[in-house]
Amino acid sequence: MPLVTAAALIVAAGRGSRASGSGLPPKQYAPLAGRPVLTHAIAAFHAVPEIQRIAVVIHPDDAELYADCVRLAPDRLLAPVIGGATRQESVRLGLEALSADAPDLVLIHDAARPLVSPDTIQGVLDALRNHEGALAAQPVADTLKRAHGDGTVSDTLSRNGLWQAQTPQGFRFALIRAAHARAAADGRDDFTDDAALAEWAGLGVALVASPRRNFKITTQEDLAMAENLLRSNEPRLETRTGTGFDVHAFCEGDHVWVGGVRIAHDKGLSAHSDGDAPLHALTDALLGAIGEGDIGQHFPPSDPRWKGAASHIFLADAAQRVATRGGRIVNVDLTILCETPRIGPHRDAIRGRVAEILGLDVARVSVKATTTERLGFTGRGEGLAAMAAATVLMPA
Ligand SMILES: Nc1ccn([C@@H]2O[C@H](COP(=O)(O)OP(=O)(O)OP(=O)(O)O)[C@@H](O)[C@H]2O)c(=O)n1
Ligand SMILES: C[C@](O)(CO)[C@H](O)COP(=O)(O)O
Repeated sequence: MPLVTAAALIVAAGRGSRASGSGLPPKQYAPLAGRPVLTHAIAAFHAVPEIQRIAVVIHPDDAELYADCVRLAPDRLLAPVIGGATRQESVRLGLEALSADAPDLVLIHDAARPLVSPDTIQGVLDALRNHEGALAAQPVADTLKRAHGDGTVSDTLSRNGLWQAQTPQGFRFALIRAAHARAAADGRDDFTDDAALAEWAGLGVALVASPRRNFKITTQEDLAMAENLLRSNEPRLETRTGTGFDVHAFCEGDHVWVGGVRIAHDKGLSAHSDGDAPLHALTDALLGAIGEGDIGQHFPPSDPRWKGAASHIFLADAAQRVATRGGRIVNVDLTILCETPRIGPHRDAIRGRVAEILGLDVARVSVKATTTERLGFTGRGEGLAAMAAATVLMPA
């Protein structure tokens, strides 16, 4: 295929009256599996590299709702376009806005179809190599009845060759723009989709089989169905916790490593590695949470590779083990026990360093310190001890 430019036009200017309830936003802004319906649709197009630009048509009252949907706006998103009173009019206004820098192809999509897949989008794009227009659609699977006005059956229709139209519906941009402009000029405002308008204009339109899950959210029931579908794809996670404890004796030296931070001190810590007991305790807490033994098993003191090693290596390895198994660290909590050095002045630096090693927000890392009231080996200043707890979410 020669190099072509392709844009997506997502129409989101409807009022969603069939799905509305008092106090609810229009359906395209309703929350679905943690983010607005419209955000799902935008993300699907963003996942297709051939789509270079995405324009969204919105209702003039929805500017704030729209801004909330695109806080993490993908780079290919254009400024929103204000829509019209019907879907057809909203599409026409969107096409006019895109014509300032016209793409070769345009894929028109309902914001109300959040479960569209990048494969379906790609399928419609591919069909445009050989056709002026192409739409995602699904063969009719149920028997069709025509009804009398009183709700009784008049007759049964053949479903042979019948398809249900979905979106995206893709077209050569210049052709669909001209068709929409002509329909408006002729006073034709009754097209419920762009493929019907394209057929009226004499364009050849191909059907691209698309799954049932690309359904349009029309009612609250549809919204609940979409929520269930998305939630059922998520792995079930369970909470696991682990604890760790470590001690290192003081020896001659001029600094100690505590929680990944070098602290000047009148002693050092005796160890095969750098002796960072807090990081060792945290490593054990993570390994404990995922049932993968302890630090000594993975980094034996007998192994010369770990002589003088920086302990962030051990902690990062444990975090990687959590991630490799599909897990996520929720929070870690560290308690450091010593008379000296004083930990308070270094607490923020330690929190920051641990957060950095684990790739966590600093709010998920807690660092506490205490003396042992001059009791025991820490009280006598013979060594430094650390206790840690970690919580992780793991696939069940
Ligand atoms: N004036 C309009 C009407 C509809 N749409 C968009 O067209 C898509 C399909 O329309 P539909 O499901 O009929 O949405 P609504 O018109 O919002 O719903 P309702 O008819 O229940 O009010 C939706 O993404 C809707 O936001 C639009 O951009 N402009
Ligand atoms: C365009 C469309 O999604 C194709 O099925 C549909 O026609 C739009 O919804 P409406 O309820 O007809 O406005």
